Amino acid sequence: MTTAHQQHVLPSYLNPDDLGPWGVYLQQIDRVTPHLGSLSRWVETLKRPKRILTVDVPIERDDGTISHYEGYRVQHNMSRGPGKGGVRFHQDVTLSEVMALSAWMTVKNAAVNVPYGGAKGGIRVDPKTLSRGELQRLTRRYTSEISLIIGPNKDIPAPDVNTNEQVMAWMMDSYAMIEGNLSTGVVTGKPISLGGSLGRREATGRGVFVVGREAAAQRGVAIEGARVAIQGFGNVGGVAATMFADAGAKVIAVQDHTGTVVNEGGLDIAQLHKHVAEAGSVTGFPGAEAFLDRDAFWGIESDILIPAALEQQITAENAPRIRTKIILEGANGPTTPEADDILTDKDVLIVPDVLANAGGVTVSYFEWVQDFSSFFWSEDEINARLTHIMQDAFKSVWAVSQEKKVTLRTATFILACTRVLQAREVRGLYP
Ligand SMILES: NC(=O)C1=CN([C@@H]2O[C@H](COP(=O)(O)OP(=O)(O)OC[C@H]3O[C@@H](n4cnc5c(N)ncnc54)[C@H](O)[C@@H]3O)[C@@H](O)[C@H]2O)C=CC1
Ligand SMILES: O=C(O)CCC(=O)C(=O)O
Repeated sequence: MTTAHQQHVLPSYLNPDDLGPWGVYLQQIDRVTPHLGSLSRWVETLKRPKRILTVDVPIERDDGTISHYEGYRVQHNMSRGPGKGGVRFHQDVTLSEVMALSAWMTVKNAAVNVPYGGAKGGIRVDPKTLSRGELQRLTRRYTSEISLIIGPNKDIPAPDVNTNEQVMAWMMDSYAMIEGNLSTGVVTGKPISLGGSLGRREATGRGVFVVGREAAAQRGVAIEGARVAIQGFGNVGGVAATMFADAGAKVIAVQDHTGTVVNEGGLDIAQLHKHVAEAGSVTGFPGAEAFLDRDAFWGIESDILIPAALEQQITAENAPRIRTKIILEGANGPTTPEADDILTDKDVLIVPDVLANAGGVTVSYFEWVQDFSSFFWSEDEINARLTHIMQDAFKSVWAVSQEKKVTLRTATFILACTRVLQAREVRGLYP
């Protein structure tokens, strides 16, 4: 059930009894509002996306039939700069999900102080059911439909679940055909040969590792020998696994969409990457001592747990079984508000998505800056700048959480929403 207040702010296209991820975001905003002082009179602006575009994406299939898919681009808030956020291709994508993801981008971009608003896009499609040609046609048609509102100074898409450098290259090319110029700055996460940035592919996982090191220091957990469990072994989870293993941690469990592999002595992450590249999933990895079903993953004891797959994975049902000291949210929205409370009561330190996974958009910002200046930095420069920004953001959030005696999630929202609403206020309502 929604509160009277939620009903008042609820857009008519949402079901008040099943708000999905957008409902989670609204609860997070309600928690931060009492901490916003006089800026709270602007908070409604964060409860309504600035712009929502729903598009029909028809493609011709290889067999000559026509299929239609539903696509979205949501621009949540652009008070601090152009919209920025990834594009997701997944069969469970909904408008509520894309709205929430766009709002989390607003908070994330402000938390690491990159000059962007928040946006996100998606298509409700299982890309595994499409051939490469079909995927290209889908991407190009979607880009053409959303070209009304994207652009290097308007809104800049990037990769998210099931989209990658190749998809970004097709998006850039489709936009360039419409505009009649190269327009490298219209998307980030591009191939290096097309104005992409060194270090972008690894950036989100690297950022998870950097804030993980800071959180571990606060909690007195040594990374060397720490027991790490990871859900998701894609761009974010796979890179985080490598970085923790390289730093001497033991990655004892990895789960993907097919199942969980466990080795109490530490999985050989380089070998696991090879296996996944060949077999398509972690299942059947010869270096595992045990294979568990999906749910048993949450009962594995660890020092650091990294959800790096999808939203709403840590719930009121499995949170009581979770035995860990630190959770690093590599995924967006992996923890429900109820689970958040249960884990906080158990003294688990949760580094929230809007801080922990901000490394990706930070290096996307570097890519955009490099594209505009046509001057490219070395990987060492990029990694050093990324580390600096992530460490600074963690320290600022930590200070707010200590001062206000709130969780790191609420502290990140306080810091970020203050920046967004200050910008909103000084711009005025009728810019
Ligand atoms: N790629 C990026 O730069 C960023 C991604 N994120 C977030 O990180 C999360 C993961 O994104 P990527 O790694 O890019 O996606 P990806 O598509 O590269 O990998 C997703 C991984 O999750 C696994 N997975 C999917 N469904 C699952 C399920 N039901 N149970 C267990 N595992 C499952 C897949 O098998 C795969 O290993 C998403 O929430 C995304 O929004 C956040 C910031 C930036
Ligand atoms: O790199 C970007 O612009 C956006 C990444 C993203 O979608 C995210 O942080 O969730």
